[in-house]
Amino acid sequence: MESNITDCPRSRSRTRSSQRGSSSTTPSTMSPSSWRRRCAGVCLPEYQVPRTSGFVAVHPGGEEVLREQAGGDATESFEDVGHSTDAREMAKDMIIGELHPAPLVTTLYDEPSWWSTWVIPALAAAIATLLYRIYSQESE
Ligand code: HEM
Repeated sequence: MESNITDCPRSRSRTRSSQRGSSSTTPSTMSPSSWRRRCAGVCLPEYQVPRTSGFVAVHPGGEEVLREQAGGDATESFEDVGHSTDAREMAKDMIIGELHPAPLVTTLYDEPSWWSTWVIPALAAAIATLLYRIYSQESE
């Protein structure tokens, strides 16, 4: 699943410098690959991205499992482990932004229907012929 990650803390400085003079706090949007290079993070249910840096060293399940998930969607792994309610509460406090699924792109092939291809032009031609005949009979 291709996604965009908003509100990465390390990307904020870049956003602000590009909006010099503006007080806007609009989060920047980054591709997953650039986010992966800049931030250490784990995505949790509902596409939330907690700040794990600092926590990774003290994670009871070990540092490695978190590093492996950094920058990706760790929802499944998080659920598979069966984390306690306490762990879920802890994760909520680490949220720094949201991971949005990329908009679905749907390509619709607009196949011309049988009606618009044949029936409508045929009816139009028949009506035109009829009107022409009526008109030419009247003028004789
Ligand atoms: C910010 C996200 C996370 C938080 C706050 C967190 C927190 C915790 C906590 C508090 C525990 C102790 C057991 C419990 O209370 O459930 C734990 C255990 C564990 N966690 Fe995480 N965790 C996070 C993400 C992950 C992820 C993404 C994985 C897997 C890839 C993972 C794998 C484990 C494992 C294997 C254990 C050990 C379970 C056991 O020994 O029974 N954790 N975690």
